[in-house]
Amino acid sequence: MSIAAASLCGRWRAVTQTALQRPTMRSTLFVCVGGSPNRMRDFAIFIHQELGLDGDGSDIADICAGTDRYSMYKAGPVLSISHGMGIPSISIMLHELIKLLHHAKCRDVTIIRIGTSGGIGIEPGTVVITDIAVDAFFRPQFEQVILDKVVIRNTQLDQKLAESLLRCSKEIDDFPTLIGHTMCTYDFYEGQGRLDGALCSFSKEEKCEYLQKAYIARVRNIEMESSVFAAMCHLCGLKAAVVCVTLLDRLQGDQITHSHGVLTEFQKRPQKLISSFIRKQLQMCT
Ligand SMILES: O=P(O)(O)O[C@@H]1C[C@H](O)[C@@H](CO)O1
Ligand SMILES: O=c1cc[nH]c(=O)[nH]1
Repeated sequence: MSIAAASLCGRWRAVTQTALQRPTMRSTLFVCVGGSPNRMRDFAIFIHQELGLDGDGSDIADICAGTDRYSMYKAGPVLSISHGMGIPSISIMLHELIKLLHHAKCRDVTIIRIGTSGGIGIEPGTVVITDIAVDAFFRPQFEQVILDKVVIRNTQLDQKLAESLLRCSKEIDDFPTLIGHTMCTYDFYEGQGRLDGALCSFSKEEKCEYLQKAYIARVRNIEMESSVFAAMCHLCGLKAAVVCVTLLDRLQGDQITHSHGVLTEFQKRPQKLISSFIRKQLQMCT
């Protein structure tokens, strides 16, 4: 176990077990992860309020304050954790988290990535629930290099969970949501076919052809963590989902042009859906 994980373990076990022992709740644990520490803090406060926990949640503490690599907050049976950007960053956090879940003897854990993404051929603001993560060649797999070998891992997400989330989304007004493939890339610019990075080695026509091919391969959004997230959760037997809002339609352009207010509302959509889902699971819905 790494030093970061070891130093967290005792404290984490204490807080988690307290949550699990709450008589009003089932012994279910929800772990929600997303890129930005601020967004995951906001989510922790939001879910604290949605679950009707004591106080307004604004004094919530970062359990991982000892390191600035990621933040972790706990609201009742929900852990809210940031993972930074990209596959290497989320993969380190997941290794440490999964060890913590194991040592804390957690059972019935549902883990959901709530993030942002670029859409393909769908209205910005649409929430995409991933059925399977694909790589930049549209292959449903994650390649993990181990020693000098490439190990291919399955990137299937939990189908029943995806369908439950879709059903839940239908109960929220004006909430465009669909299930589709998510393409996971190693880069935001050239890796996602953007023409507006510091480097660009292809034409607008080549970019459009690539994104059209992705659409035909049933890719509906692009982000940077889903493949390793799906692969690790699948191997460790964790029920997992990826729920990302689309900030733009990549068939229309590369730049995110909506106002700050609109983007803030978009980013709240996965949080709103997951809050409604968690409340339902805890049988708190009226
Ligand atoms: O969870 P977030 O919204 O941070 O995820 C996406 C994918 C990349 O990490 C990042 C790129 O802007 O946003
Ligand atoms: O286009 C986008 C938007 C958010 N995140 C991505 O990875 N790509």
